[in-house]
Amino acid sequence: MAGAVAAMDGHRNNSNRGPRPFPPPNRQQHLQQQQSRPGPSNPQRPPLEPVDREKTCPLLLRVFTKTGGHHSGEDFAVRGKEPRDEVQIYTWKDATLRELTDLVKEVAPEARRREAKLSFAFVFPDKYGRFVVSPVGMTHAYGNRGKLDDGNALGELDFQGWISNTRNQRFSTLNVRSSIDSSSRDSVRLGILGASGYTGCELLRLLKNHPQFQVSFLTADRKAGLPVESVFGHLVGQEIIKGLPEHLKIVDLSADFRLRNVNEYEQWYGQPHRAPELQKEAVYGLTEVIRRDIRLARLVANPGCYPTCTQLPLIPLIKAGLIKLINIIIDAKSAVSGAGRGAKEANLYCEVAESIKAYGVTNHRHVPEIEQGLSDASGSKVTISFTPHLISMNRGMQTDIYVEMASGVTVEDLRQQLHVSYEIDNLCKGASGQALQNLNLMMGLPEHMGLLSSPMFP
Ligand SMILES: NC(=O)C1=CN([C@@H]2O[C@H](COP(=O)(O)OP(=O)(O)OC[C@H]3O[C@@H](n4cnc5c(N)ncnc54)[C@H](OP(=O)(O)O)[C@@H]3O)[C@@H](O)[C@H]2O)C=CC1
Ligand SMILES: CC(=O)N[C@@H](CCC(=O)OP(=O)(O)O)C(=O)O
Repeated sequence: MAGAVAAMDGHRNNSNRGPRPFPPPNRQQHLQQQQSRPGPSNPQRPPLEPVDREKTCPLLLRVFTKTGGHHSGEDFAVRGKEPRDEVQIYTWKDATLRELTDLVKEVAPEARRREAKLSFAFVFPDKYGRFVVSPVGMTHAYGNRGKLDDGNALGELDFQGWISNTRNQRFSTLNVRSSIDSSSRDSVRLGILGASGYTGCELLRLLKNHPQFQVSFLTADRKAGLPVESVFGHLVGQEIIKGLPEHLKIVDLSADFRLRNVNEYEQWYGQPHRAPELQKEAVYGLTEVIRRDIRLARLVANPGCYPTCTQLPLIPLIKAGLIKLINIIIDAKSAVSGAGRGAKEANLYCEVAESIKAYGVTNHRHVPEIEQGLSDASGSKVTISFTPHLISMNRGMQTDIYVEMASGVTVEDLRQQLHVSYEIDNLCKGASGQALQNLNLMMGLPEHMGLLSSPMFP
């Protein structure tokens, strides 16, 4: 968990949630600050390497403020029920307590009092999973009362160390693997979270030849090989996205923002939605169906692979009134890469080679997503029968859909309606290709820019 608490003298009633971007100073100024800073608190430790803030992805720090003392570890015991007075700050591990003090002062009136003294502590789970609050230093609100621990940086205070302790505990960590500076000033800089997975890899492949987009940073977890410069500790995807600066345009490949109804999300995904307010803003990114809204969107929820290959053929037929809205049966098959790159027993060679097997029968989480889209198209509630299967292929999918035609409609009518043929696979149109198609629209670029390369074969 990338968290810290700041306790202040005096009273407070301020509540401030939501992310606060912490803009990088220019490099020269930053290096000067580094040089004039007092040495590390622990003389054994080598001095902290200055972070180039223009090229290094920041980490998200959650700061919980309290007047008159620190929170206790128990205040953090229940995920999602952390203390309310929170400010989220983008910063780097060379940020000093002085810098954090000035940021806390911006949001907490008590911290701006002349006499105020701030005490900082890190919050982290111990090896039994119990949260510990460990004081790390003090500052005066105004530096003229004598320096305390003002010059100590997060990285010098073992911030890095305890973050890695959170791995495999309650919170997962997200480590920035590398930082690649964009050389072209004109191009739009992109970051890919989860770049070492299958969809990330496919996005990188597509972006390599895109004339307008330049990849600026990549993140990974186990594959994070270079020094860890950024940690979005404790965060689930919705929180990562909630914490990103507001000027960023985001295409989220996960299912986090696809279902408009957050109760339905909780029911199908078995966990509370962590950013319901953002859900209202998200635009469902089925490009061919909702192009206009995608152009204006800041946050696009990229559809799942099965919902993409099911809705694209059905929606035009529904809108044209060519099929009945009952007894829609979807028999879908996906290649194994649809399950992602992580090792899972169900995806071992021996489990999938030379076989086909149904899974998620009657309860696959794409059902509500598909029903939402079909209901929108028809203007009334549509339900489906959906059975996905895993087949012994690397990439690709096939969906056989059985429908009842409306009275007087012929097969040729359906064929005509579908004269635009869709070529869909799980990774490209079903995920990364559609994400890029959406991003092109969001950036006002031609929809197919970077997507016109020959299809993959085999
Ligand atoms: N595969 C597909 O066909 C489709 C996938 N999707 C969706 O796209 C998203 C990505 O899927 P896919 O690429 O297949 O998944 P993969 O399992 O192949 O990759 C997951 C990526 O996320 C990183 N990661 C995993 N856990 C963490 C963590 N706790 N902190 C930081 N990084 C982490 C992994 O890093 P590392 O490699 O270092 O572990 C890896 O880069 C998912 O939401 C999926 O549901 C949507 C449509 C189709
Ligand atoms: C073969 C396989 O396992 N496929 C995945 C679907 C991939 C996808 O679209 O996942 P999201 O909805 O999570 O983005 C599954 O059935 O769960």
